[in-house]
Amino acid sequence: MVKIAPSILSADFANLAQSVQVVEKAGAEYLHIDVMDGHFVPNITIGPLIVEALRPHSKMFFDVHLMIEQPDRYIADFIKAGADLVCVHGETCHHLHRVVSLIKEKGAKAGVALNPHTPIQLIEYILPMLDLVLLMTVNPGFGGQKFIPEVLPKIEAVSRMIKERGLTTELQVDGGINTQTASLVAKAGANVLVAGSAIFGSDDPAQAVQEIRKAAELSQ
Ligand SMILES: O=C(CO)[C@H](O)[C@H](O)COP(=O)(O)O
Ligand SMILES: [Co+2]
Repeated sequence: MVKIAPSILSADFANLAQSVQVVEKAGAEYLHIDVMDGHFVPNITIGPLIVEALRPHSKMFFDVHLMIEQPDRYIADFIKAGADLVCVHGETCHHLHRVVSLIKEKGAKAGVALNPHTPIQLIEYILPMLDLVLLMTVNPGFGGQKFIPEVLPKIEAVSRMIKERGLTTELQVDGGINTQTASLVAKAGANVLVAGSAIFGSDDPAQAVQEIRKAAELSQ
């Protein structure tokens, strides 16, 4: 079963609650919230206040993707604001085990994201602690970028690692996902597909959610 996670990065920020309700009604399971700090990535986006403001408007699973330095400083705030899952970048944590433990202690599910070039060995020994691994299929920082196909064998490798160990860890991909690339990543083993511009940049975001799901499921 594939889960669809629309990224609000490409939504209408002046009408966020309405945009979220459209994709929720269309059956999207996760709401992907991209947090950028202007340090780890060049862009600046949203903070816990927006998560808190959106929370009463949706029952979706809030998946918060932290593209920030020193994420441990903000984990509690995002969870208090309504994050169901907090995903930190492995590249930003000197003490990844400690940061993942903190997310769980504060009551949320924990994910680790890896940039396209980052070796999967970074998560090898903490994999059993993780609820989700996020493999970036673009270099983080902006929506609307082109999918990096070199990540496909990496998706296969992490999927294999999860299966061989009998784990239930979800495997998420993020960046450049549309109906074409959805088939490729689902075939490689991804089960949570983030899509921003392909959904919110489309004339019919609800239909885009359904089409991406269909493309992914047909390829499995
Ligand atoms: O984390 C991200 C960028 O760093 C976004 O989630 C991602 O880029 C989604 O946008 P699109 O589907 O348009 O590529
Ligand atoms: Co993201």
